[in-house]
Amino acid sequence: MSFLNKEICDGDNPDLTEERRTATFDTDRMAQVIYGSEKFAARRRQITKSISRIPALQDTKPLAFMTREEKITEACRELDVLSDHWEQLIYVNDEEEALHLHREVIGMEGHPFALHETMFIPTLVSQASDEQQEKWLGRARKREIIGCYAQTELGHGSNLRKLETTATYSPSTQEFILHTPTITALKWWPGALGKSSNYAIVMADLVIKNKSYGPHPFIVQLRDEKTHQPLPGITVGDIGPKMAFNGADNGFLGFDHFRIPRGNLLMRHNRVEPDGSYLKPPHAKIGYSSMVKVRSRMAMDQGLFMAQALVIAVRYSAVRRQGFLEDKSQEVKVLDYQTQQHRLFPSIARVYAFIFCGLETIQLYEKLILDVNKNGDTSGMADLHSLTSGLKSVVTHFTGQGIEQARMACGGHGYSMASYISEIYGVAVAGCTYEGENMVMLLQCARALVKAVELVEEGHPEKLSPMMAYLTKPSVTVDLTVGPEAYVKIFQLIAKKQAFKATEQLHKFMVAGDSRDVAWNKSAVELTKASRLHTRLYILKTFIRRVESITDISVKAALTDLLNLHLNYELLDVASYALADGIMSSTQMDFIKNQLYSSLEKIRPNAVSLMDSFQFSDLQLRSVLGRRDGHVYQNLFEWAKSSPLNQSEVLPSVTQYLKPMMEKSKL
Ligand SMILES: CCCCCCCCC/C=C/C(=O)SCCNC(=O)CCNC(=O)[C@H](O)C(C)(C)COP(=O)(O)OP(=O)(O)OC[C@H]1O[C@@H](n2cnc3c(N)ncnc32)[C@H](O)[C@@H]1OP(=O)(O)O
Ligand SMILES: Cc1cc2nc3c(=O)[nH]c(=O)nc-3n(C[C@H](O)[C@H](O)[C@H](O)COP(=O)(O)OP(=O)(O)OC[C@H]3O[C@@H](n4cnc5c(N)ncnc54)[C@H](O)[C@@H]3O)c2cc1C
Repeated sequence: MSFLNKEICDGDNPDLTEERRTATFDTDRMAQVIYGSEKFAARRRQITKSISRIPALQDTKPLAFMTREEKITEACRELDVLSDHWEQLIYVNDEEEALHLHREVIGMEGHPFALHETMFIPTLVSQASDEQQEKWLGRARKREIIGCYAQTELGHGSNLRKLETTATYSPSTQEFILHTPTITALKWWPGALGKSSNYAIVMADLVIKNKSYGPHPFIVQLRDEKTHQPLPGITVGDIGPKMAFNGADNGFLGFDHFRIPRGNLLMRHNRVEPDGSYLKPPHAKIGYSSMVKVRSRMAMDQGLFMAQALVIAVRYSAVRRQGFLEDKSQEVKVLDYQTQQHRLFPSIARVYAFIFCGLETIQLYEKLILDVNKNGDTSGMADLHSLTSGLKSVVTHFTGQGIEQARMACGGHGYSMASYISEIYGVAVAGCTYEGENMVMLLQCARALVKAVELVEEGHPEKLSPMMAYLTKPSVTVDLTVGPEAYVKIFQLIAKKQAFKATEQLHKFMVAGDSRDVAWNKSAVELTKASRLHTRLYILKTFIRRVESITDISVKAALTDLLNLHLNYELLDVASYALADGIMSSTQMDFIKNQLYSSLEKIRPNAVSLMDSFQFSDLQLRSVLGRRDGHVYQNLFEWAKSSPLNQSEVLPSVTQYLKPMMEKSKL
């Protein structure tokens, strides 16, 4: 059976059209699986169509040819046009639709509302009391004010307990005095802080009567609402250009005894009374919830970043012809090479796997916030923290690798900004650092793992959360031909062994006299390995669960091929653990390799449509190489001709320097 991909156009590159015609599933149906529902997938398409009809929402020129200032101005122009069409384009308070709108119209290089939507509003939702929400949330949602999230300092990002910005309570005036005591206490990095925001959530050490209560969130007005000038006592600015993400004005911020009212401490979960008495929150880390929110989104966001790079690389690989196989009369599509498939298809599988995890963790966070806000139930916090800590680290790492492979898969043209892959890479790998440096977060995940192993060792397996239950599974001999469950069993054994080994090592150092912290550091590499395996097991299981739940037969069949590739690729990737521990034999390894190669062949006819299913518009992709029409050579030539360097035949640099230099050399 073949499905006509609905958007096949007569004028498209015939090589791509051929790929689209041979797909074995309907890309609209696949989009429903990717985006979690038929309704949202359809809304996305509708929004994309509406955007295409508004000329003012198209880029005025390629972002690659813009300076940083031009990028920021362009993003603001587009935001302004968007605000005129907001209600016509999306349902007003729908976060997913708003994200899609921004991703498509403004793209990934950052914009003044990026942190407003991802952290400022979510912090008000999770941390502000009803009264405080009344005061600020409505204004924020209507975009009367622009906010950001100012936590990281020049001297500290990971170790929040050592943040130096202080918020000292003054009972006589009922104010907090915000102060930056040293240069290292300057807030540094917050997105949209430098030039755009006029408000910020500031994380500062709450000090009452000389006692420190640790980091707490405050809402702080930074700039005059009319003039946008910084308020007296505030030093604020942009931190300069970055590896990518240069449409964002990441900033610095300092306070000189800057006073804010008592009511600006966000008080849903804790309070400071007028006399300075402190009511503590129901969970010590509840003030960290905005980070958990972003981490819970990262599997989805990173999956979409990698998907963009793969759409570009797979489409290009289907039109790029180089070299021969059997038929010497026509060069082959490079996508037909096994090495090209092996470079790209495992990442396609990971994209789907990450997105399925993201759909789950986004929901888990929403449930957690409801539980906490409505019922004061914080019991889900620890599990979600350890899960999202591991997930953000594993997903960002593999996304970076996958995007870089996608770039190389495009040969020379991948290195050109025309492919846009370098920008996607630069933006995606920021995720290895932001919302918790990956090693630091893997070690957070390891804390939960070690605790779970200790429970098993102490004879209390019944206390394990469902995610940790595999730590009690006995060793078994597994027949891999049985299917996905067999792979899960092997993976469980590998992950379990590593968690026990790392814990054993930790205990060994402690028994030898090291403090837990020192022993922890001596075992840290082994602990991070355990966290990665634990997280990859979760990803694998989520992928299986999701594929099992699909009802459309042809979509399910295509995803089953992808799942099989994922299972074999993942197991092969961790085979050294399995071989070392005798969990797998070399015969089983050979079986896995053969399965992997045959999965590549099965996926080959669907590769383009598996990526088309993400339904990224050309506007969102911003890639000359990856455009839907596949006319790469014409498109590249037009793009190069439009380069600012080509607007005159002889550059001033030539007249001013090279010509005189050459003339001098003649003398
Ligand atoms: C256009 C494109 C758009 C894209 C838009 C992209 C926007 C990007 C914006 C980026 C924004 C940012 O980066 S904002 C800044 C982000 N910063 C970070 O993520 C900082 C990372 N650091 C931290 O989170 C913390 O410091 C951490 C490492 C967890 C350590 O904290 P502490 O020292 O306070 O805690 P510890 O002593 O280690 O742990 C004590 C216990 O608390 C638990 N614990 C710690 N955090 C917890 C939490 N959140 N929820 C529950 N429990 C938690 C631990 O598991 C321990 O449990 P037990 O083991 O049971 O004791
Ligand atoms: C693009 C981008 C956007 C950002 N946006 C924001 C924002 O909007 N708001 C905001 O507040 N911040 C923001 N940040 C800051 C970001 O959250 C921090 O940079 C991040 O949390 C890492 O902290 P750090 O820079 O202090 O790294 P460090 O902790 O100094 O890391 C340096 C090295 O030390 C290692 N290390 C540190 N601690 C440990 C440990 N305990 N055990 C083992 N190894 C350790 C790390 O693994 C790493 O290799 C942003 C950063 C970037 C890059």
